[in-house]
Amino acid sequence: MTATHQITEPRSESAEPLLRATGVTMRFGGLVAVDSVDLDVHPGEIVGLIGPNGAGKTTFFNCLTGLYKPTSGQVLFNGSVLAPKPRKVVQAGMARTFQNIRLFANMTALENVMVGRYCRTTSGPFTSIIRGPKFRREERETREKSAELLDFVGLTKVSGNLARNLPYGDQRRLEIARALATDPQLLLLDEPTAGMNPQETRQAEELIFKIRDSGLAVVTIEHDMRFIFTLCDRVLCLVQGRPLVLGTPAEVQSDPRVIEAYIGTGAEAEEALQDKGPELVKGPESKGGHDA
Ligand SMILES: Nc1ncnc2c1ncn2[C@@H]1O[C@H](COP(=O)(O)OP(=O)(O)OP(=O)(O)O)[C@@H](O)[C@H]1O
Repeated sequence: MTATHQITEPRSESAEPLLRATGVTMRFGGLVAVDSVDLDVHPGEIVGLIGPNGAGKTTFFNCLTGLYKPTSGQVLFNGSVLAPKPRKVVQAGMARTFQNIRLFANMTALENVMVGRYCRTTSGPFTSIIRGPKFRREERETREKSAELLDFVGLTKVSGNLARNLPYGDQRRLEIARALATDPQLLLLDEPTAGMNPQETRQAEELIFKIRDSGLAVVTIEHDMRFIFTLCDRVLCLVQGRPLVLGTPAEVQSDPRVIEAYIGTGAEAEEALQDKGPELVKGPESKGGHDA
């Protein structure tokens, strides 16, 4: 990893955000899972979403991606409110991965990516059944584009392997390739390194930087603080559904409220601090230093 990953183009504060969430609130009966959360995401930016278990991160993601219609508040993507239908959201340019891997287990890696691409093809059922020239051309282009994406995420060698036989880290990368196949402007990743070993996590960082460098914006939920503070331009910390801090990694990781939200105060916190605190407080040793 080179330090170039840390250099992002200076962004004009007046530039329109790609995504604007305003006052997003989601209630489940009496429970307020997300409470008045604002977030702007600009093109080419990596934004991290952190918070203790149950803080509302996934629910907020689901509001952003149209899986849930917020009880109140608004989500604008490219200045428009999107219909709360996953297909419409994907076609508008937003793609996501899930906390629990959702691949087609009995399809090959290549076929999984091709499925993602079909939201950009136009052949109808009739053309597909008769396999007319338009269908054959789209099928060839879909296959080529999907192979390129497998190469981009480093999975060319396992292109013909069934998804269920891939190692865990490869399955996560395959999910990202499938999301990229939809040609998104914004990629949302829900715990992309969950279950990965340290080497796979470093590879995931590299991949996300590469995705950002290709012009996409990325929003990622993650519990691995080193990953978040290495990767992100800005970080939003939620606690009990409410926004606690939004700032640069340096601001967030040194904010006493964030430390308290994760490990509390008092004697128990002192003990926990010995265990996982240093990582939270210090973050990565250096922002460019994850090339091990
Ligand atoms: N569909 C649902 N119906 C009712 N309650 C829900 C639903 N989804 C989430 N919740 C509740 O909303 C709160 C926020 O959950 P959410 O999964 O968004 O948190 P999270 O920050 O993503 O947690 P984790 O880090 O553990 O994944 C929790 O109290 C959860 O039990």
